[in-house]
Amino acid sequence: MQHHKRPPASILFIFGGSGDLNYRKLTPALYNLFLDEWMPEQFAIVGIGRTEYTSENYRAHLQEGISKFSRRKAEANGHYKEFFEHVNYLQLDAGDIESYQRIAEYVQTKEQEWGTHPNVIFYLAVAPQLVPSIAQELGTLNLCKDKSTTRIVIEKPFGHDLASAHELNDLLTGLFAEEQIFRIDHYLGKETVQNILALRFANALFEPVWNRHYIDHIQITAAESVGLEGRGGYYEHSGALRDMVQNHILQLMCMVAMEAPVSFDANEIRNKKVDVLNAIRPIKKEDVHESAVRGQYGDGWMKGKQVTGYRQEKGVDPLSNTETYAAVKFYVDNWRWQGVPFYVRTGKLMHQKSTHITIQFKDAPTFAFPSEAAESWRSNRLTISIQPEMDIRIRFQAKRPGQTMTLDPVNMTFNYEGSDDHTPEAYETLLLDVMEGDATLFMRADQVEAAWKVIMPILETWEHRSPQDFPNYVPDSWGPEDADALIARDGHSWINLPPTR
Ligand SMILES: NC(=O)C1=CN([C@@H]2O[C@H](COP(=O)(O)OP(=O)(O)OC[C@H]3O[C@@H](n4cnc5c(N)ncnc54)[C@H](OP(=O)(O)O)[C@@H]3O)[C@@H](O)[C@H]2O)C=CC1
Ligand SMILES: O=C1O[C@H](COP(=O)(O)O)[C@@H](O)[C@H](O)[C@H]1O
Repeated sequence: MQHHKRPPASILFIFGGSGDLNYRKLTPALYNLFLDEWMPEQFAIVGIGRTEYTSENYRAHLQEGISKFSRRKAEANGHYKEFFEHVNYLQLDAGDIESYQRIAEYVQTKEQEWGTHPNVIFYLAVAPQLVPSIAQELGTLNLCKDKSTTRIVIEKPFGHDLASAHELNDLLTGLFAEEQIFRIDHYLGKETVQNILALRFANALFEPVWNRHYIDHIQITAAESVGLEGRGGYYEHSGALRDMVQNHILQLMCMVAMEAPVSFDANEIRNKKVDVLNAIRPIKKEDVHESAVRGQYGDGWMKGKQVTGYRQEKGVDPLSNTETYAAVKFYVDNWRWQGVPFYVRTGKLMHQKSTHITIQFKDAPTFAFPSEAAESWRSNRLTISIQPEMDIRIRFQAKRPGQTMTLDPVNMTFNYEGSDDHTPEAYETLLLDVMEGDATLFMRADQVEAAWKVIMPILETWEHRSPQDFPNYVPDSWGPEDADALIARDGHSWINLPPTR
């Protein structure tokens, strides 16, 4: 039974319809939206690529992707046929200017068939070098002049550095209005990431202590246990800082550090986030070695399986200077956060997949208990686990039952109810938002550029430093020793979360 308002009639053109992202993420997400009755009453999905497919072959290919990657894959259901009636394939070379007319014709046909002017969404799931020319051609189509119904979705990476991101923004904003441009950062679509806003701004409990007076430091970890997964060609020109810190991690940091929005209007939220990025203290190039650590994994063993080193991966230079691990210490120079370090880290082939944020509170001002009562009284800690655990834990001291005053740290945990099967995937949320025209969870032009600005000094320093010590960490570890030293210099250590399940 449907209890919600569906988006208006929509056509989604997916450039890269024959590619990996569509196969693994986009179509499974659209299918789940369809099962949950979130797809519009009238919709069409058109995959675009050069590969030759009949409609049947194309649908069979995507059905295989759903059965492998949809959160609903275990469900026996009879809805494939209904769903795939809405799915078609347009064999088209994006470099062929004439072929764009076929897109306009397709829209006209649907308009007549449905008796309404639909949303027209262009999802660019293609390599970044194709984005400018496709955007250019789409921008000249008459139908893109309709700002309220035509949208363009740009996948990451958004630029390679500040200059190229700026150039891309210039091109896009010259062709489309800002409200038509949806720059994806899929972390913003994750349920647990959105919950950071709920935790902070729907409760009065945390705000009084959410500042430099009570918080000692903050840690953000996005550790991956996977390696390159066949994406060596891309990753070799990216590295951990571009791939994870510039976008996902800085966005998490914004959500933790931003001021309270006065409304949930897309621009209000994005204004508050960009304020954080603009307040991050610039790291001088000569200080990069004190604030940032990079790593690259060598060969070794991962959970009992032998794995090759990064430099032996397909598409990677045997003397590669690309980092597969990055840790950075940031400061946010504003009244709320002055003096509070934000330690962030990410890496491939780490010991455990774990994305979490830890707010470490300051010690109680004085300890009235006998000194033997507790091993350590630095206990108050709030942990927001993004994945694979999806919970919020508050750690505090409690008395151990018995005749002596002995204190132990205990956790109070909120766990998302139910199994992962019921939690929408990030791409489901984001695709639905695009159909609804809600850009809150998407990156605005100035946000992307502000984030690049933050990491440019580190990128430029690392690019010019020879990787003499690479590889410097083994698979199945927590990264290079220098990263431990980075945080130990301030008297702290990285917090690795034991799984709760
Ligand atoms: N895969 C993933 O998990 C993720 C991907 N991304 C981003 O998504 C984008 C796509 O990645 P991915 O799907 O992995 O890449 P793939 O290489 O798998 O797909 C590329 C797609 O581009 C199409 N294409 C290439 N040239 C042309 C052309 N001249 N005309 C029309 N279509 C063309 C290809 O179709 P054909 O060969 O049939 O022409 C194919 O469908 C990239 O920007 C990537 O960084 C972001 C996050 C995760
Ligand atoms: O954007 C990217 O994200 C993935 C990690 O995403 P997650 O949802 O699995 O946490 C990362 O593996 C990839 O290298 C990067 O491009």
